[in-house]
Amino acid sequence: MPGTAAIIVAAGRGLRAGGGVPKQWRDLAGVPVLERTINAFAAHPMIDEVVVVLHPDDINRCATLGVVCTPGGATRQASVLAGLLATQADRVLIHDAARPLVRASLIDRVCTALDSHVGAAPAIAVTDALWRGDAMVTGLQDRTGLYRAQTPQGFDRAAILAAHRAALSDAADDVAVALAAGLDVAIVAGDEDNIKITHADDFARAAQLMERRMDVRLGNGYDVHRFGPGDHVMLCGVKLPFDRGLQGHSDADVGMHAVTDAIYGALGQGDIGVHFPPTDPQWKGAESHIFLRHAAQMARDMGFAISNVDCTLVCEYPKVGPHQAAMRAAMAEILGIAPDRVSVKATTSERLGFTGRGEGIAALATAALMSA
Ligand SMILES: Nc1ccn([C@@H]2O[C@H](COP(=O)(O)OP(=O)(O)OP(=O)(O)O)[C@@H](O)[C@H]2O)c(=O)n1
Ligand SMILES: C[C@](O)(CO)[C@H](O)COP(=O)(O)O
Repeated sequence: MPGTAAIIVAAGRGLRAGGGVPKQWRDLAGVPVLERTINAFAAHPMIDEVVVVLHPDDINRCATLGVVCTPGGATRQASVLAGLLATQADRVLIHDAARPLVRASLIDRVCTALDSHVGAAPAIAVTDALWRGDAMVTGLQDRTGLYRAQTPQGFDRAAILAAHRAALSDAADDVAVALAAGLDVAIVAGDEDNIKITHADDFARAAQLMERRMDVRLGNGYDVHRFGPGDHVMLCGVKLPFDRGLQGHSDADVGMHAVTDAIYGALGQGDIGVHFPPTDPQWKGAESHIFLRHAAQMARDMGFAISNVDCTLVCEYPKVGPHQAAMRAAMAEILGIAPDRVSVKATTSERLGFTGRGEGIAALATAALMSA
C-alpha cells in the first residue's frame, strides 16, 4: 500500500512509572496517554494509517481505540516487528506510546526527510557537560557529536522490516536496528517537549508542558472580487458555471482567499499579498489552493493545528447551497483536516450595496488555531 503508517508501540508494562496501571492507559490532563498519542498521528495529514501494538493482555481494549491493533512481544523490538508486519504501507513512523506530546511539526520533519533518506529520526544535541561516575565522578565524556534520541523514527518499511528480521539483540530503538543493518539515518531536529513518560514524576512534567502549550489563536479574513466577463466562478475550491466570472490577479476564489487570510491573521503573518505579491507575474492566474496550502503549512511549521475555519460568502448569485458540501470537502483536503471542521455559509445582502446589485462577491472568514 502506498502511504505512511504510524506504528505506536504500547505493549510495555511501564514498571518504572509505577502507578498500578501501565502508563499508556493512565490519564494525562483527563485523556489517556495512548489516546493522546494516537490522536497526534490520526489527525496528521501525512499519516495514512495508525497501527497500535498492544500487550496481549490488553488486546481486548482495541475496540475503544478506533485503529488497527496487533499484539506485541516481550521486548520493544519484538513489538515493533509485530507492528511492521501489521501494515503494508511503504513508509513507517515508529513511535513510543509513552511520548504523547509529539507535535505535528515534528511528524512533518520526519516525513519530509523520508523523501530523500531511507531512515530519519529526531534528536537533540547534548548541550550539558557529561561525566562518568557512580555516586562520585570518575571521568569526563566528550559531548561532541552526541545526541539524545527521540521518536517517531521513520523508515522505508521494507528496509526496516529486513533489518528487524536480521537483528540479533534487543535494541534500544529502531535507529540501532537500522545502523546494524547498514542503513543511513538522517537526524532531524527533535523537540524538548516530546518527552517520554518513563518515571512517576514525568506525568506531572507532561501535564505542565501541556498546560503551557494551550495556545489558541483566532484570525479573520475579508475579501472582495468584482464580476466581469466569463462563464464560471471559483468559490472555495469549486468551479461553478455562471454567466460571468470574478476578476482578479489569481483565479479570484474570494472564499478561499478570505480563509487563507484568516489563517495568516491567526499566525500574525500578514495576508496573501505579503506572501504572493500581485506585482509578481508568477502568481497571475494562480489557482488559490496554492495560497491556502501555504498558509496551512505555515501553521504546522509554527506548531499550530487548524481547529476549524468558517467562511461566509455574500452574494445574490450564484446560489451556493447545492455546492456547500463540495466546498467544505475541497478546503478540508487542502487544509488536511476533517470536513466537519470546515464550514461554508452564504447570505445575500438583501439587494443592498455592491453585493446586492450583483457587482461582485464578498467573503468573510474566521480561523481557529491551537498549539499542536
Ligand atoms: N515489550 C515492549 C516494551 C515496550 N514497549 C513500548 O515501547 C515504548 C518505550 O518503552 P518504555 O518507556 O521502556 O516503556 P515500558 O517498557 O512500558 O516501561 P518500563 O521499562 O518502565 O517497564 C513504550 O511506549 C512501551 O509501551 C512495547 O511496545 N513492547
Ligand atoms: C526509543 C526511545 O524512546 C528513544 O529514546 C527509547 O530508547 C525507548 O525507551 P527505553 O527507556 O530506552 O526503553
